[in-house]
Amino acid sequence: MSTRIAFLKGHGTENDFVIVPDPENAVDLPPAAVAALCDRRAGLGGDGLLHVVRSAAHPEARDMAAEAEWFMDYRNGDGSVAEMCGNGVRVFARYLQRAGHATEGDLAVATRGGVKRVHIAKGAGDGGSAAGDITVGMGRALLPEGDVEVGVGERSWPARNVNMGNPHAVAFVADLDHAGDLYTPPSHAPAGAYPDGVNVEFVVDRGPGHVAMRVHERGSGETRSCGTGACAVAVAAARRDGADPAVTGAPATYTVDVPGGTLVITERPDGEIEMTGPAVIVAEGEFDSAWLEGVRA
Ligand SMILES: N[C@@H](CCC[C@H](N)C(=O)O)C(=O)O
Repeated sequence: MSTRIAFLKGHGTENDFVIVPDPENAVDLPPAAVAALCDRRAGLGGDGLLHVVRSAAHPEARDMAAEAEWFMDYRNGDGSVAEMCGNGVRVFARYLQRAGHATEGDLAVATRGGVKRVHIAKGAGDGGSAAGDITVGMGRALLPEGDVEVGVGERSWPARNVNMGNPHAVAFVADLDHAGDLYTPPSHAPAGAYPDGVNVEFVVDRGPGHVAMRVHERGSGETRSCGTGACAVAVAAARRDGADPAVTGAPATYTVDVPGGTLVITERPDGEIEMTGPAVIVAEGEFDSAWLEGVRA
């Protein structure tokens, strides 16, 4: 018997997500179903999917349940699983606020990258769909040793390997257009540097503490924003600029323009990184479980 499955659509700086609230983890979402839901022509459309599950009801999150009631079961648009999504966790928090599971202020969210601390700023009062920025404690960046290089067509650039829970290669370029159309993933070298694939950021300077980026995301293609990517870019820029907070003892703040908006990233002397930006719910509806069954078949 077919049933109706609730969904919402939301975005953070135009990194957009299908949101599937499923507190008891009752909706089966194999990779093909996620890819079908994220399909922009035959599905609902999104760079990724946020499966909203109570931590206690998900085998990957049970041990975080005492600290964080809700688990962000994040999937890329192609159905693959990723460790973390920085824009996703803000949109996830916005959904919890709208659904009455959270209020303005502090909140803990379980992710595959561990428990993230979120702060929902006081907004103008639009029912919790878009008001006020959301700040996420993104944890510390890891900077694996070793040179990496990324390439598009005939061009290649040295890149910084930055891990924000998920893998990134950050390349400073002369012109964002040099990254081309990004319809296919940029190449990277050495071949073994990213055994699980990589998100690639192309960065230009806009001014002191101010950069702009484009990104090709593992599992999603070029997107209009990537939160973990913006953090990786801010860390790479701070190291390049001699502004490593662990060395200077002062926080480093970068404004990161993405095609879909602006994120503000601060790295503290203890290495903890905070990201602030908008999160918006734009629609909600239902789809028929029979459609999803057809996709799985
Ligand atoms: N857009 C996200 C990152 C999503 C995961 C990424 N595609 C990966 O596979 O690592 C963000 O905002 O961080």
